[in-house]
Amino acid sequence: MSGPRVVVFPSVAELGSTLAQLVSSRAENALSTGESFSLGLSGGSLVSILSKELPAVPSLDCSRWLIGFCDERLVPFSDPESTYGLYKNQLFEKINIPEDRILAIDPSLPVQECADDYAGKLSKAFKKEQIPVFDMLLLGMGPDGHTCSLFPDHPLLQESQRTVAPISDSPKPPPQRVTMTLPTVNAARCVVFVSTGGSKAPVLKQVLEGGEGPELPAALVAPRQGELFWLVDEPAAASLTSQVERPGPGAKL
Ligand SMILES: O=C1O[C@H](COP(=O)(O)O)[C@@H](O)[C@H](O)[C@H]1O
Repeated sequence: MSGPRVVVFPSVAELGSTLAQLVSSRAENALSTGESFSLGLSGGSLVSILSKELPAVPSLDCSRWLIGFCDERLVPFSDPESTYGLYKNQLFEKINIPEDRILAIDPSLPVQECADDYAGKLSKAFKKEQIPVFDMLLLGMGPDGHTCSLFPDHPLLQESQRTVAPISDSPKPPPQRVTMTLPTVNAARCVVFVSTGGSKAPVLKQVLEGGEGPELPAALVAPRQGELFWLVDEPAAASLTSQVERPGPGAKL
């Protein structure tokens, strides 16, 4: 893998529109040679950015998409903290993804069983592969440098065997979650971080340009054979001194 492509947008709306185009173009590529397009979704600020712009892509056909979750909070789907619940209300109903093509956790299970159950769903869906190889993962990053539910200094950063793991001591509420591990994230064909707002500026600089202290979880994302994009807005990019791209309006990545 070469270095990440860091792409800076003047507004969240322009970022969102390019993100939607990128997802749709990678879906077309995957479906031109394969049976499905597998897309892993994260929660947090990504939900509204994607849900606003993806349905606006003309002639979007999601009938052969397979949706998974990079991480999920262990709460009922009706809880406002549920990532699945948010996407169901804001996105899935607008883009007609068949229910049986959405791989979600079962929040009624205890956290360890929930992670095992979700790992089993991924393993069944990606049956030819030892590890799930998603066509595309969309990730966020918290102001502490966490991504998925992989938090700084947490033992889960060392996980090398499991594809999915439970976490019961998430420093960001809710405490119980299920997350893809780094081996699964780094097996993906394309990973796209979306990070917006000035609160992300210091950590974005540390992740992309280095600094003192242990490596942050987001800095450990380096797809072995895939592409890595960082789509950020101007406030998030404010402290960067390394080279970035600033595409013109409507440009495609
Ligand atoms: O808790 C979480 O936070 C991260 C980052 O969210 P953001 O709102 O700062 O973008 C998110 O990617 C992850 O899926 C979520 O569970």
